[in-house]
Amino acid sequence: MLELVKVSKLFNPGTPDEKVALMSINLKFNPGDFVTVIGSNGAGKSTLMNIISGVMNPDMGEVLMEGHEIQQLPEHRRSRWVGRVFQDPMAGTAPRMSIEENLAMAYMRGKKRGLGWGVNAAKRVLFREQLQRLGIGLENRLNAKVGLLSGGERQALSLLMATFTKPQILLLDEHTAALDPARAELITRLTEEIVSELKLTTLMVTHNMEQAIRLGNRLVMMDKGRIILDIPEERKRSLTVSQLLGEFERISGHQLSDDRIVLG
Ligand SMILES: Nc1ncnc2c1ncn2[C@@H]1O[C@H](COP(=O)(O)OP(=O)(O)OP(=O)(O)O)[C@@H](O)[C@H]1O
Repeated sequence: MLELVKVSKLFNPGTPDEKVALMSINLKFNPGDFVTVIGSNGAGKSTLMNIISGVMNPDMGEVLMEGHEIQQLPEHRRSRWVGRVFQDPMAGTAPRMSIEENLAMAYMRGKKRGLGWGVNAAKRVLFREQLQRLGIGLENRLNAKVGLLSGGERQALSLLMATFTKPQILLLDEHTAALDPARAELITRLTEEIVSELKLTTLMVTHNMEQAIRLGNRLVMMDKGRIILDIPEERKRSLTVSQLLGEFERISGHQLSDDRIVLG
């Protein structure tokens, strides 16, 4: 399982622009944990995801996967363990390639090259089956270019691609924030279904307080590069949005300043 031990990240050290993004973060996942993350602007939420996925390395501390240090491994060497869906529906898929070519790429993630990138009949059956589960008709559009899909369709495809090879950790980076309410709800529902069916360990950053409470079994609050509260399932279940904001204020000493906050 994934564990972060005393992870710190500083940007522009020793300059007037010095920024503490993460300050000695400890975070241990239990198998199947679905952790939602909220925090002020600049709290370090994206940096946390970037460090887990290998987009950047920490200055100090360890990222452990099944007890092995992986903090120095580049992003492509972690892709077998880490699935990620971004806020931007344009990220995470190759727009000029077809749905089936995108899925073939996701299917090969972490596997040795030379096993065949092509789409054969057997793979096509598998892709169709998987797409069917999304319930939005993409299984009939295998040859459609992904760039032509709507934002919601692309996010559904990104979600499927990110989870195709059952990653050890699924990172959801405000993945419904750019969608209209109906599509955001669809992607949220698909997320819950896929995560629970595959029993994925998941970390989701969200600006939607109601969603942060409703989804998952743990809620982590971040402020100024630190985890200030880690709320377990039993407490989270009975929490209201105003209690959550009150807790944040009590611990941090200031209001949650999030310019994209959605209360629910
Ligand atoms: N590449 C970078 N270079 C310099 N500073 C950075 C860089 N990336 C992040 N920071 C700074 O590190 C801190 C943490 O940023 P981060 O993006 O992780 O926060 P966040 O919680 O995701 O914020 P938001 O909710 O506003 O997206 C901020 O002060 C930010 O300005």
